[in-house]
Amino acid sequence: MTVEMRELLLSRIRDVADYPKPGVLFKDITPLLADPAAFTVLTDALAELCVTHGATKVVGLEARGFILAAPVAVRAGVGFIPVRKAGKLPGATLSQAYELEYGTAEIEIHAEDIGADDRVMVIDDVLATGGTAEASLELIRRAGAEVAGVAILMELGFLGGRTRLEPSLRGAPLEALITL
Ligand SMILES: O=P(O)(O)OC[C@H]1O[C@H](OP(=O)(O)OP(=O)(O)O)[C@H](O)[C@@H]1O
Ligand SMILES: Nc1ncnc2[nH]cnc12
Repeated sequence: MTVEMRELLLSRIRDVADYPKPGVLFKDITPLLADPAAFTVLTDALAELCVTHGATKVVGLEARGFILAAPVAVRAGVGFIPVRKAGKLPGATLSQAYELEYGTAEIEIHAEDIGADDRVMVIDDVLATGGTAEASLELIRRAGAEVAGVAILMELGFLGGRTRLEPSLRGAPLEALITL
C-alpha cells in the first residue's frame, strides 16, 4: 500500500471524543465505508495480506469486523466465518469471554466451520487493548485450526494490544495498515 493510500484511509477515519464512555477516543470508520475509493483500497490491502499469508478462511468479528471481512473473503477467494457475540449462532458453538477497551463481552464461533485443514486470518477494524483479537485466536485454536495471522485496519499502539497479543500469536503475523 502506498503512502497516498494510507493517507486516504486515515483521512476517512473520524475521531469521536468520549464515546462510548468518557476518556475513550472512538475511531469511527463509517466515513471510510461511505467512500467507495477508500473502501476498495482497504478491501484490496486486507485481501492481499490474506493471500500473502496463505489464509484459507477469514474470521470477521461482529460487528465492524463483518463489514470488512466479508468483501475481503470474496476478493481473496476464501471462505468467511462469522465470530458473533454470544447467543446469536444457532449451531454447536465454542465460546470465549474477554475484556475490551470499554467493557466485557463473549464471542462464539460455529465449531464445525473451521478445522485442521484451515489457516485462518482474523480481520477487524481496530486493535485497542487486544482483548477481542486474543479471544478470537483462542477460538480458532480450540476449533483445531491454524492461525494465519491478524489483519487490522488500525492499531492504537498506545493501548498495548500488540504486546498483549504477542504470546497468542505464536509467531503468526499481526498486520496493521495504520498504527496510531
Ligand atoms: O482491542 P479491543 O480492546 O478488544 O477492542 C477492539 C474491538 O472493539 C471494537 O468492537 P466492539 O466490541 O466495540 O463491537 P462492534 O464491532 O459491534 O462495534 C472493535 O471493532 C474491535 O473488535
Ligand atoms: N477507541 C476505539 N475506537 C474504535 N473502536 C474501538 N474498539 C476498542 N477501542 C476502540
